[in-house]
Amino acid sequence: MADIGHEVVGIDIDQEKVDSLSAGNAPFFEPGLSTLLRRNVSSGRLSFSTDSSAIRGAQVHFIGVGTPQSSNGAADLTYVDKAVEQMLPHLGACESGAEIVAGKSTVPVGTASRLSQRIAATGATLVWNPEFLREGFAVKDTLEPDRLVYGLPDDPRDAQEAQDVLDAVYAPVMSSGTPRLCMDYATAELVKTAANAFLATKISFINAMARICDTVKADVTDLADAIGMDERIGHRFLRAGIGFGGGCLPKDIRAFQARADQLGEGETLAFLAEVDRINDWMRASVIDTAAELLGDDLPTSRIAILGATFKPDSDDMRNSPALEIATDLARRAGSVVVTDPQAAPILAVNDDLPYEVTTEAQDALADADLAILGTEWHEYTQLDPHRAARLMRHARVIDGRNALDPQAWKAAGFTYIGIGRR
Ligand SMILES: NC(=O)C1=CN([C@@H]2O[C@H](COP(=O)(O)OP(=O)(O)OC[C@H]3O[C@@H](n4cnc5c(N)ncnc54)[C@H](O)[C@@H]3O)[C@@H](O)[C@H]2O)C=CC1
Ligand SMILES: O=C(O)[C@H]1O[C@H](OP(=O)(O)OP(=O)(O)OC[C@H]2O[C@@H](n3ccc(=O)[nH]c3=O)[C@H](O)[C@@H]2O)[C@H](O)[C@@H](O)[C@@H]1O
Repeated sequence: MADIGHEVVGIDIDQEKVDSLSAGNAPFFEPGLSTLLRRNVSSGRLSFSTDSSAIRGAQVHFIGVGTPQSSNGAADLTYVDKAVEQMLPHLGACESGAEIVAGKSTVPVGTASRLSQRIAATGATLVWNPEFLREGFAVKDTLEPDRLVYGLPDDPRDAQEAQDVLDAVYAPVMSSGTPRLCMDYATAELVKTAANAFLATKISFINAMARICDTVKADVTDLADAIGMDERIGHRFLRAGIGFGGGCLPKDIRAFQARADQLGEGETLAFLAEVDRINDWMRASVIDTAAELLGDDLPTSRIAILGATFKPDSDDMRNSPALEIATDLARRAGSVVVTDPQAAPILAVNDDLPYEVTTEAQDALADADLAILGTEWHEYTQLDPHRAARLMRHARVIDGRNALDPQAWKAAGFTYIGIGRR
């Protein structure tokens, strides 16, 4: 971003977001983003607008609008379709060479082919260029991605022109050796959904192993370390816990199943329903464990939930496992208090929550009968268990992310329960 010599205008229909971005303030928490944003806004190379005519004359138009889950599980393409309709009157005005529209949103296979026909008359060419960044690592993943994927049109001349334009955009990224893979539209769309389906499957696989470990009193963290040493398996995404959440993996595996159903391939992807079920089950089992641990005292007990976001280094609470657990337990326990370094101030503006909210872990732990680690923020994994024990009424902890040191917490007098952990 900072070192790429292009002029960029970002369009959003949300005036508040545009105002905030124009002032150099990211409307969400993402490490390292604000510095880059301010530098580029103040140099005049980056601006924001709600006016779609601001795209007129640009050579590359990226589409990154939301593709949320609709009520039947399928991806809702309303925003993508609307964005394209808003672009149409302004396409075809580029004077500096081939003009391209590059889709980055995660879409069901077949969408790019349909959209390419929609824009064909403007003379612009569509490319599908899926996005693989992780929240919390957005800057790093953008500047140093594992790979770039271009889904190109069938016409070889259009494909070559579009590839050259995108190569110029990504030149600084490619110069550090990032592989760039060219393929057809359908394959590029599938690369994205297959990647997220695989990641979700890996998490549910290790969570299923954690359940087996619980039953036979084995340890899933040792198991994951050992199987991960096989390079064919690898260590990453083998952290057992309360499962995956966020604005992407859950909706993307459902959208993939819905698309497979439409294609008559529902049975082929039936295993993704199991992946989803295991994921839900992890949340439910922590709720059951808390209820069992507190027994008859549950209705008078105070529970501290450490973390509200779906992962650390983000303020995103979409489909957050920690918050779902908090909301459910708030209905049954005496009181629940949620703490989160980034999300607490966002939650606190709502005075209709079933739980209390605080930014300070020590306030959450004070007089609690049970603490549940829901998000492995550094400040929680580094907590001193002796201090936590002094603050709490009863020293009990459920480590929903297997991120605490069981020996240290047990030594401080805690009843420690991990996920598939001894
Ligand atoms: N969040 C992530 O880390 C990643 C997201 N994706 C995909 O990228 C897409 C966007 O995801 P998020 O950023 O999480 O969604 P989001 O819902 O947080 O943001 C979408 C933005 O698009 C704006 N918008 C809606 N209609 C518009 C229009 N017609 N013109 C201009 N702006 C419009 C909205 O106001 C909103 O600010 C989704 O398809 C998602 O699956 C892909 C990789 C990573
Ligand atoms: O399509 C997307 O939007 C993005 O979705 C995920 O990125 P993200 O949702 O930001 O977060 P992840 O790091 O994948 O974590 C997702 C969830 O899985 C959980 N997780 C992750 C890893 C693990 O071992 N165990 C585990 O439970 C995390 O706590 C989190 O709730 C993918 O990792 C990105 O590559 C992709 O671009």
